[in-house]
Amino acid sequence: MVRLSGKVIDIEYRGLLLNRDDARTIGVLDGDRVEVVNEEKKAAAQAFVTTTATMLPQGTAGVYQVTNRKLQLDGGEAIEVRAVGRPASIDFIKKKMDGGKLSMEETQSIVREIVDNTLSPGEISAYIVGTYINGLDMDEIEYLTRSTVSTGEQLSFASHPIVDKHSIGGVPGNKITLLVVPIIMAAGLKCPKTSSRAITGAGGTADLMEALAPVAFTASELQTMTEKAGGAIVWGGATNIAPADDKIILYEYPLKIDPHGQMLASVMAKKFAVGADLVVIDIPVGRDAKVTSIEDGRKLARDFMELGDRLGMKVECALTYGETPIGRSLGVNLEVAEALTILKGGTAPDSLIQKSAAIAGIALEMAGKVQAGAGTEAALSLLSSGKADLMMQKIIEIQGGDPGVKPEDLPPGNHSFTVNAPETGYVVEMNNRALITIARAAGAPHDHGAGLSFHKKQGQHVKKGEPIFTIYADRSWRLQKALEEGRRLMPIAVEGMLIDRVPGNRWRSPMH
Ligand SMILES: O=P(O)(O)OC[C@H]1O[C@H](OP(=O)(O)O)[C@H](O)[C@@H]1O
Ligand SMILES: Nc1ccnc(=O)[nH]1
Repeated sequence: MVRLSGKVIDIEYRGLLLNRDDARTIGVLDGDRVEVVNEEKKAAAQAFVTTTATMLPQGTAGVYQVTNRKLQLDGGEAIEVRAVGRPASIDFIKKKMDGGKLSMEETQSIVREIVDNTLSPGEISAYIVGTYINGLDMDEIEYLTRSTVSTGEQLSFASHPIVDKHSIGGVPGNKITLLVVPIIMAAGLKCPKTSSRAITGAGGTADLMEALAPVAFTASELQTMTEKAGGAIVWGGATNIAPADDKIILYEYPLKIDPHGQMLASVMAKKFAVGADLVVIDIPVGRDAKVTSIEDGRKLARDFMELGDRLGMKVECALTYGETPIGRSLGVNLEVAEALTILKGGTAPDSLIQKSAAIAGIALEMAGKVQAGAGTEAALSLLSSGKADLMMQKIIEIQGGDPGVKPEDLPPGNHSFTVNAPETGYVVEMNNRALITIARAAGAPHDHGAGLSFHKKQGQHVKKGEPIFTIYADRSWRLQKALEEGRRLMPIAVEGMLIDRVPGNRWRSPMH
């Protein structure tokens, strides 16, 4: 153990910054692991070694904010630092990379070491890629789900049922949670919804909800809000419910991957931890979606139901149309404005209303609020009567936003470019992945004004020169980037009905 003076570095990062001479005394190189002790508080951390002694003189160690949450230093206290060996879970990660089956204990060790920041970003990525390449069987998925739950906090409600929904994602513009949760609540059911930020897309539900109200709450705040208002829509990453999940998603996002077993555990751990009894899962199926065939969708649905059985939750799945974006927009403000327009009874695209009502309807039927087969109609009437809108206002208010917010308060970015049809014909293809890439290039989900708005959708007729879609951005250089991606990817194809014109002999007037 080497005693050093702890200096708090006000940067939201994890690790311990060491002077080169102290690192030598402790016996660590840049990137090695250390244990840091402040009286009875301990943290595992990665050591970073600096040679700039003026910034960090010998005898002082810099503690980044994430690590300091465990140590709770004010600055200047004496800390003890010692080198520690390689974490146990690296061998288990290697086992998964080699195609082995992980036990409950091995999975628990990996998850625990992800949560307490023992594993480095590279090691977490290796684990995710190992599960991406070699898969997880149902036992391993159950272990991962249980480990994700047990390393976080859980809610416990006095009254039941607790109803929840989740989409596996993978289809752009899928803002249905902003409609489904208020509909479920309007039927008198409790729904403590936690969502992730974007994983493979350009805006997850947590990103969207953040345009309306804060989304970072603790588990007990989520419980209280649900008891008072009937529900809430919060970011799972801030709740300490399933904390491993958000740390894993962080490394999936840049790779745009969501491995099958990770996805099941990510979704179901959050449902289990909030105490859900009844769960509806939306599985979009489409060429560019996470699930590409109905058959694979059915298999995934069976996996969700089996995992639900093992955990004691009743799960129903809906295979939904995932070939084209849902509704007419993509990106934070555009999507939120679209959802609010529907809640407030404005005209809106059918696909979004129908999908939201169908998913909410399944929840109402499962909870016995309506008879089997009557769910969609009941959901539609809770929407058109304005009852769902009142519930959305309640959610926004209890989370600290302005319940009087209107769609116009969520404008798209100031920089825009409209793409017109090069030919007269039908919109024959919308490439979801390309649309997401363009929206991300425009700044979504970070820039709330960034995104795409569709004037035409697949199957519709468009005349040459008519607008097909508009790209919006908050910054002009972002718009340029999005346009470059647009030119490269050509995300929407328009084709005339004419496949080929076969010229005959030239007609000559008999007069000549
Ligand atoms: O970025 P991709 O992978 O498309 O999807 C991620 C989104 O899907 C789920 O939606 P919800 O919370 O059920 O609305 C997640 O929570 C997240 O918001
Ligand atoms: N992997 C995931 C997919 C969709 N939603 C989640 O929360 N997690």
